[in-house]
Amino acid sequence: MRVKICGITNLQDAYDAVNAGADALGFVFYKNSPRYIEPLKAKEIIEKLPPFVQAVGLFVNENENFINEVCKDSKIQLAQIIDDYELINFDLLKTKYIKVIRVQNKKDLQNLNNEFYLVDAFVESFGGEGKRLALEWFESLDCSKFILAGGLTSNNLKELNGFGFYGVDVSSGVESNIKGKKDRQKIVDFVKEANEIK
Ligand SMILES: O=C(O)c1ccccc1NCC(=O)[C@H](O)[C@H](O)COP(=O)(O)O
Repeated sequence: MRVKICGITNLQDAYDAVNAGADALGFVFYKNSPRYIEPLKAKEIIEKLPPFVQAVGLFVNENENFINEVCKDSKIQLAQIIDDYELINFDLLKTKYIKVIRVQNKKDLQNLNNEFYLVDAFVESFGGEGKRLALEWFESLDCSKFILAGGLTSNNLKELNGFGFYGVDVSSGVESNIKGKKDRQKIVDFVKEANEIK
């Protein structure tokens, strides 16, 4: 089970996530988010990451030029893309990407292409709100290319046993009481529980 810790805004949280065993760290390039980070500040963190940890950049309804520029400036390795209006020409992206599906009902999970998706609960603010998805919507689906997000915590990860998700993603579930600042113990507990999912 791959684990992404999202909403990294400082080096200490990045190190805590890496030391706990996270596979990927998420950096939010959406200015309205309390977890927004300047690309050059993200770069300072990303340059200090050890090998085999992926830096993921989050983009909300941006164009290809903006995404390419920010990925270059920050050294992001994977762009996580919300493209509500389907305006992006993905062929023009210079960085590897993963699309986000913001799920409001079971129907949103049907007729998808054979590619990896980050599947998140629909929230007006676009993410990081701790809202969960109904797991029964995934019961008859092949989840092997889904990274599940939305309201996950170390206490509810056991519920994912048997679904076969590729990975999990968390932001508010490992935060302290300050948005944008993580809690080391919550990260440790989350990664440990994620590694126990069968
Ligand atoms: O986290 C944010 O502030 C954010 C803002 C705008 C777009 C996306 C954002 N986060 C996306 C993520 O991948 C979160 O990890 C995901 O929504 C899960 O969040 P949570 O329910 O808090 O674990």
